[in-house]
Amino acid sequence: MSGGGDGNSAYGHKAFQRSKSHFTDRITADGRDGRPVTAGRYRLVVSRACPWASRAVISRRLLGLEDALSMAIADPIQDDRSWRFTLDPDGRDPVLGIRYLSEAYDRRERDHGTGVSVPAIVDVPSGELVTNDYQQLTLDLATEWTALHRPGAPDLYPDRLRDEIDTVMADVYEDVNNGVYRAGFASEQGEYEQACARVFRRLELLTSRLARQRYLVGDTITEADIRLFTTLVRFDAVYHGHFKCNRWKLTENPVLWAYVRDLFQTPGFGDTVDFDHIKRHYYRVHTGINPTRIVPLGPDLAGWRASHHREELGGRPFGTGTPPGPVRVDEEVPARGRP
Ligand SMILES: N[C@@H](CCC(=O)N[C@@H](CS)C(=O)NCC(=O)O)C(=O)O
Repeated sequence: MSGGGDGNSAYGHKAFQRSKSHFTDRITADGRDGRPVTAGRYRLVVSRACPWASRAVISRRLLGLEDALSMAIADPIQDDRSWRFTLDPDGRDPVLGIRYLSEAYDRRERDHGTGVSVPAIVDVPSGELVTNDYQQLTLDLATEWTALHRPGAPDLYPDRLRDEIDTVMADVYEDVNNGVYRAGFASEQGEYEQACARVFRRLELLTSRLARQRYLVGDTITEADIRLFTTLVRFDAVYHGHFKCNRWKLTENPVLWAYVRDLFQTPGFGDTVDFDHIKRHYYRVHTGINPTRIVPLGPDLAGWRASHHREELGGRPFGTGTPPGPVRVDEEVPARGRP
């Protein structure tokens, strides 16, 4: 259990390799994979600890898909059968009726021979896994689920900006989203140093970009911001210490710290973040890195609510749209996970 999708390479001698998503059926407006977008048919399974799953949690909120696509939240601590629903009554997901996410994988394909990972979408009537393709999943929520978006939902992947968004996201993925894992799971000094240097080189380039503009691409929130946010929000809490990405803390970089606070305070971002799940997952699950499984008390979260002044750069978070409404009561992050 690596939390990185590939337990063996995480602790072995080979460089960290992220495993490819195995199930890649797409849920589309025209149903070309036999999976048409339908309200109430699918269930999104996430862990609030996981940065890849958190992208989907944020997109679903921003797009107002909560009623159309229900959500199951797994326990942040996997056991040897992986993600489990121990936060729910009787340890079963109330909609799917299963105790482990692996049961949906098994229903889809016995002996699937792949690691179980979140985010995942499960077809509720059959109980089968549809997709765990975390890269495509959020793009499809933005572009294929439009008929079910709330009025005023933002366009998170606008046609005219896609080339630029894709380029920015590719660099962010390689050096930042996955870069912190490469540093954290390195088993040789040189491999760690190279990965860590790349993380900070890219963060410095992003700093220059974000010193001039409020958002990564264009003047509104896009998929690119969601993907950078999910790594940055974990940075000081886990990547700085646990993954040894410690050249500086995010709070020591005025531009990135203000950028991430701006997003955190935007409805749909910070209200999905559970620092308790994040910290307990990383520090307790990765026993190769943290054998005592002690979860640190810090960092102090008080600063997340401080003013950021990023509105002075212009930009409109939702373009011509509007922010999402309040979080559903049954999906509120418990107080112990919030700043
Ligand atoms: N599906 C992707 C990305 C998603 C991913 O890595 N999710 C992590 C959690 S952050 C996961 O579920 N890992 C499997 C595990 O820890 O058991 C992969 O396998 O690389």
